[in-house]
Amino acid sequence: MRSFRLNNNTLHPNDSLRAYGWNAYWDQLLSEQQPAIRQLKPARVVAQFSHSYNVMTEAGENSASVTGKFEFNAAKRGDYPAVGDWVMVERLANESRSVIHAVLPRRTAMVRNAAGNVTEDQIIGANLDYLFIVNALNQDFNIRKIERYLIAAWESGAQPVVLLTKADLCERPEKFVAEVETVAPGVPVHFVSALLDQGKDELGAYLQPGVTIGVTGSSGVGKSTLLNWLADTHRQQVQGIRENDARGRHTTTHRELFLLNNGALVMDTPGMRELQLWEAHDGWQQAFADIEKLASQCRYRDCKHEHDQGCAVLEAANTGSLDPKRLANYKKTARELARLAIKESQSQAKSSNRTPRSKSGKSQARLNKRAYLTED
Ligand SMILES: Nc1nc2c(ncn2[C@@H]2O[C@H](COP(=O)(O)OP(=O)(O)OP(=O)(O)O)[C@@H](O)[C@H]2O)c(=O)[nH]1
Ligand SMILES: [Zn+2]
Repeated sequence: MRSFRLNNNTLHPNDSLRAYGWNAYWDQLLSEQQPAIRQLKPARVVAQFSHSYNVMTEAGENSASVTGKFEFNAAKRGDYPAVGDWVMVERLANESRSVIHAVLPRRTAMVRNAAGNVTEDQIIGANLDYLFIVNALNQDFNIRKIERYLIAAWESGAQPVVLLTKADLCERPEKFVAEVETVAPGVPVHFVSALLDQGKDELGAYLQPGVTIGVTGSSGVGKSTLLNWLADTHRQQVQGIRENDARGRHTTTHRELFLLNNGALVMDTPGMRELQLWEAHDGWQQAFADIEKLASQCRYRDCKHEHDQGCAVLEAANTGSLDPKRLANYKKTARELARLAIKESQSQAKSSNRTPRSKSGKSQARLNKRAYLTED
């Protein structure tokens, strides 16, 4: 097993960035940037505080803040760097400090927003490869909640993976896995028990060097326990290093990216709890791909799936091949999306004279679609 240390001096310059997920994709993306950007150094945001960041540079971890120009140009909160972002920095000579000039276009992004308020976009996690959707195998098990998280996951661009935790509290976890599989087309589902140290091997496929994983789920499902279990002792080491840090940076952190000793990167998202609302039409279609497929067979193109006349969706629900509860959640989330679209267009009309400056970059199209999340 490969092992990485956070100690600034032990990593070869580029190893440091590669350990944090830099790869050919980012080489290519960087080569497409303006010369003024290309002359800067790439770094990854590993922690976010109220007014500053920690970034991993090719020469180790630095504290960092954005330039005045960056601040001037940032039209909305989502324009600011977030944990997981690749940023372009200038390293200050003889200091472990960097100045952030730009954020490289995000490959994927989990976005939270105060509904209908574009300027309050908040990136919960950037450039996640996988999103672990965690649900517990006890009385908290809730398939409708998993469906909702899946919408946000698909919308973010990260590949969702459902993790059913606390398998030790459940007689037949396989039964629940099968149940989740029926509502999660194209999504791997696994059960684990941190208590009994079971199921870690199966996660090895995701926990690969340089791969970034976000962990989400309701309070109490076992996210922290899961992270500590996956981290083995390494996370303790990280905390040990932080404890000795004179700047006391362990006190105010919001979110952090941790490097596990197998080389994978995991993102602690303590603030992200419940999925409330979102504007995530693509994600919604993907999460309910089975129903969308049925709907394409309804007699009327604009079928609302309320009346039996030639409705393939209702027929599936009536014959038992589609769970009526899943259909209900499909409709409920569709109504929420519609309501939000109205709210959104109202708020856009109101603030049309302060429309955000648009930036170039592929990620912008994705970021214009928002998944809405709210804290507990
Ligand atoms: N039986 C059992 N209990 C577990 C397991 N994993 C976590 N728990 C328990 O579940 C409770 C919640 O675990 P946490 O890891 O704090 O859950 P969380 O999702 O991080 O909760 P928040 O910090 O509130 O978001 C704790 O009492 C854990 O001991 C497990 O595999 N089996
Ligand atoms: Zn129909």
